[in-house]
Amino acid sequence: MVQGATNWNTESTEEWLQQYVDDWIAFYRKHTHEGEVASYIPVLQEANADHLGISIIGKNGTNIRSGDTDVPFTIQSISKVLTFIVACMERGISYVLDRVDVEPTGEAFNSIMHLEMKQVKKPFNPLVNAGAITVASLLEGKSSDQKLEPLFELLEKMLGYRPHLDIDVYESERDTSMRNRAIGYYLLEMGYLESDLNISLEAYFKQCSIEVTIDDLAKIGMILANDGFDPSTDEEIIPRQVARLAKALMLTCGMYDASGKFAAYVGIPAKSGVAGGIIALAPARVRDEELPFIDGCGIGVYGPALDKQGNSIAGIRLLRHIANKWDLSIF
Ligand SMILES: NC(=O)CC[C@H](N)C(=O)O
Repeated sequence: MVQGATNWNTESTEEWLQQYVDDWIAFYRKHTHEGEVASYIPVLQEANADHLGISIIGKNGTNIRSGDTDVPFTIQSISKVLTFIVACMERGISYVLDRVDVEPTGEAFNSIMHLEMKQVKKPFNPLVNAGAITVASLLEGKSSDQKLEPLFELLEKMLGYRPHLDIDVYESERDTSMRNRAIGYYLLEMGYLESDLNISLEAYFKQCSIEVTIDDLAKIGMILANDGFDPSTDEEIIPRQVARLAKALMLTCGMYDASGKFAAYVGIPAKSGVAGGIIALAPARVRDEELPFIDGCGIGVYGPALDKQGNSIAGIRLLRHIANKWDLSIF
């Protein structure tokens, strides 16, 4: 349960929080040995499987960081949340939802089987590969770079700098991604794509190869937790309705075929990527007790050793522990 009746929101308790999080990182780092780094994108195999880091940013700017905090990694599937947001901002929510559904699949993120077996009228959701490639096809622009420019502008607004592409990861995925090409051809056959298949795939591979840090993920999470407003400037960066939809999708589909368990045991919107990143967020809570990050927070986790579903194995356990200790669940 929640630790004591401490006033968590004062400066001195930041030191306690830091101590707790340092201990939890040390404990959960052992669990990295139970997972494996992704190898189907060859360059991702170079990651250090022992790494585990977390960054938590509160609405007032409080930042608790612990573990391997400075290792950059590619955003991978976490980008699917952001391109969905950009597509909704460019085309409108109903245009996008007419073309991609909002239902969890219960299947692996790169499953192709369910598309055919279930005779879907549109891909299940924007957070699995079929939906994300479709969303990439909806982005405005004639080239992959034009399609992704608004994503980079959005990232620059949120992060205060323009992240760059990891070209090695991009080329590694582009040259080996037979399954994503198979999914793409199926989408093309079904008439789901709004622009050229190769350009859509190129945009998808590039969006997955954007390099970020856990601080970046925590910052984006904080803005989503705050319904699209940046609390440091009170500027609306993402329309509230779009931010809400993105969070609903993260909660129901963000952890692939482990999304139900994550919602049940952790209870906060999150999205993982195969490089080992997880973005998570807790909205403001209404309670009488004092709790850490009562006004909400964004969380970035990095731990490249993955479980069978492709989620950071130690990262999930760490998040579950923190969510339970600090009562972050939205339920
Ligand atoms: N789960 C993921 O992060 C998947 C993203 C990866 N680029 C892929 O399409 O296979």
